[in-house]
Amino acid sequence: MASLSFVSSSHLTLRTPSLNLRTGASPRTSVSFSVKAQSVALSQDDLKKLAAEKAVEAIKPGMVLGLGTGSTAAFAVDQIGKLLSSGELYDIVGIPTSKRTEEQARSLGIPLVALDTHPRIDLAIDGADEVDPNLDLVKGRGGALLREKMVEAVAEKFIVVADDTKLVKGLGGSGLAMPVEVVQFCWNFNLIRLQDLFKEFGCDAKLRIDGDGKPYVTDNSNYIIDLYFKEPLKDGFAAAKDIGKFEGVVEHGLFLGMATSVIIAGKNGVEVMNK
Ligand SMILES: O=C[C@H](O)[C@H](O)[C@H](O)COP(=O)(O)O
Repeated sequence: MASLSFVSSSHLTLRTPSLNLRTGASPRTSVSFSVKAQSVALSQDDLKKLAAEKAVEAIKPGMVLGLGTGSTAAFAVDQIGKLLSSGELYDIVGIPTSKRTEEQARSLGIPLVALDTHPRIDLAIDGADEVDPNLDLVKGRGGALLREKMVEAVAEKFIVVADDTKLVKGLGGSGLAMPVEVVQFCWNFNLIRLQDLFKEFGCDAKLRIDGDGKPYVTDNSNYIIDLYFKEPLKDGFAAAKDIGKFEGVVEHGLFLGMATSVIIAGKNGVEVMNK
């Protein structure tokens, strides 16, 4: 069994990575690690970092990487930068999923390429807003859903990293936003159509507003309509299909059947769930 040692509450070191394999009745395999030093309280950032750094262990020299966006993915990008500068990792290139991640990766000296020249990705690592028991996801509360989906859809392996607050029984079940990226033209027309589409789930649709009180504009110059559900969606695939029928909808935050593994860090350790 692996153990974790805590140098400080913000610095965690994983030791002896021998795995305790248990196969559940669900179609996935779970591998769990236990935490030894229970006396140290882990912050949510500690947990995000722990999950992100575990995912980075899967990176091999020569890989084309999808670099995710958000506070959890940022820990993975940081770790990649550190390993590159120490020489422990080499010969990799990354495709960032947002301008933010691009900036971070450049500042860390991570070589960047584009999907145009590298249409196949070996491994993408990214966070998520919701993870359901089938490893289907809601993503995009950070506004990066379109580029994330383009990159992660062509990744041979897509590892999701998150703390355990992201686990839900059904997508839309957190009560937080499920984003839909729409063109600016007649955005309110699409807001009303989306709200009506999900009436039976008590959907409230809102245009996302930025810190200055103006509509939030994505990296692709679009707006985001956030959908808030009173109850989880019954069928994410049907929902995705219906949303996709609306002209002017560019992308939505349902990432279905895409994750190959999810690494969840919680107070009791790190769990790796594989498809
Ligand atoms: O647009 C943002 C992305 O989908 C993020 O990966 C997602 O919102 C999770 O972000 P965080 O790791 O900050 O919770």
